[in-house]
Amino acid sequence: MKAFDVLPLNEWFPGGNEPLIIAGPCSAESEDQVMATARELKKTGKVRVYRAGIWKPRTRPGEFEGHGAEALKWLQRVKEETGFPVTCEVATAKHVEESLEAGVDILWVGARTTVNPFSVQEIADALKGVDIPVMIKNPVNPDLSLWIGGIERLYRAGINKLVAIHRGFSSFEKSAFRNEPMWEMAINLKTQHPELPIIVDPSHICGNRELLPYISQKAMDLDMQGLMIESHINPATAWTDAKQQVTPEALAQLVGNLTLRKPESQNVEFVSKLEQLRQNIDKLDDQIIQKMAERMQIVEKIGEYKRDNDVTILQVNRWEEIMEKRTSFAKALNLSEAFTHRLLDLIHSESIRRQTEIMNTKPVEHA
Ligand SMILES: O=C(O)C(=O)C[C@]1(C(=O)O)C=C[C@@H](O)C=C1
Repeated sequence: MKAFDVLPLNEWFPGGNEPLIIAGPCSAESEDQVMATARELKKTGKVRVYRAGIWKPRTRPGEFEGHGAEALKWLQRVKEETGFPVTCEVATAKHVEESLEAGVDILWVGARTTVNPFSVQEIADALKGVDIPVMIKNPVNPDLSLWIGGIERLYRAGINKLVAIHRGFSSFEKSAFRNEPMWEMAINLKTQHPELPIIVDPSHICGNRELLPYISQKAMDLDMQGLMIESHINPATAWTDAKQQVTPEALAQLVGNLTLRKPESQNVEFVSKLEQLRQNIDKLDDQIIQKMAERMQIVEKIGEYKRDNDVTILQVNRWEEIMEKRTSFAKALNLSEAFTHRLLDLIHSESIRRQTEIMNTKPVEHA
């Protein structure tokens, strides 16, 4: 995939290798709340950008939908008094226009907007010829192409200071998280577009304060470039997302407790040891692939027998037996049940796919 010619984060937002920490309330509720939160966050010395929701996309109508343009004045005051660059979410061309007029420094596109190419295009069109950094959250559904498509729309409008925000994905399954982290999505984006900075939004992944440190550390361990965390002067009284906001003090503690790691080390001993271990992995991976190919050859042979004898592909009893035996063997070797199940499921799907192909080809006629 073609790389985006974006500016590295460090070039437009100097800060060494420190993670970019963006914090502030979910919603701008009042001038006092916005200012008090900003002053406390400033005192911590841990935050580099101040955020606040001005227009709030709510699931049901009739709930607090943000103060709109009026609250932009409060952000201006935050800038003047604290020196923080400020950022807010925009969902329409009008939001963009009003934010630019108010001197908002960085814009972000929310998850519910990224799902809709019409909306992202409207924002991109409103930004043509404007030199401003834009951050774009992943769409609510786990669709990497849609996320990249949104980034591309902004990029084509001439925005070259772009940041992707990983905020997790909606899921039917009940879990400890408000939005499933599905880290593989961010990892795939990073792999396809290493030039694009990615930051993580632990507040929306977690939906509660308790899990924030875990997700924030994980983001650092996965080499993400920053965090956007909701912080409120008095979270218990927050009008929106009260459970996931933290006080400025708690935010400072969370950031202070992060272990920062670097993607590489120049230490000679480390490098040679790593090289040795990677050679072992290379050997084992080759063996795994070879064994997998051997297994599939047998599966194909079985497929031919089944076709010639009109026997179904799916053999539930046999498959159950395999699952049970392999899982307990794997467990004894310290492999997790979840991993073993996923691996076996993948193998089974491939077996079925191959046998389906064989079933649909005629046997070679023997004279
Ligand atoms: O044992 C079979 O009948 C096979 O076709 C092999 C296999 C497998 O991959 O192990 C594939 C499909 C069946 O559902 C069960 C097992």
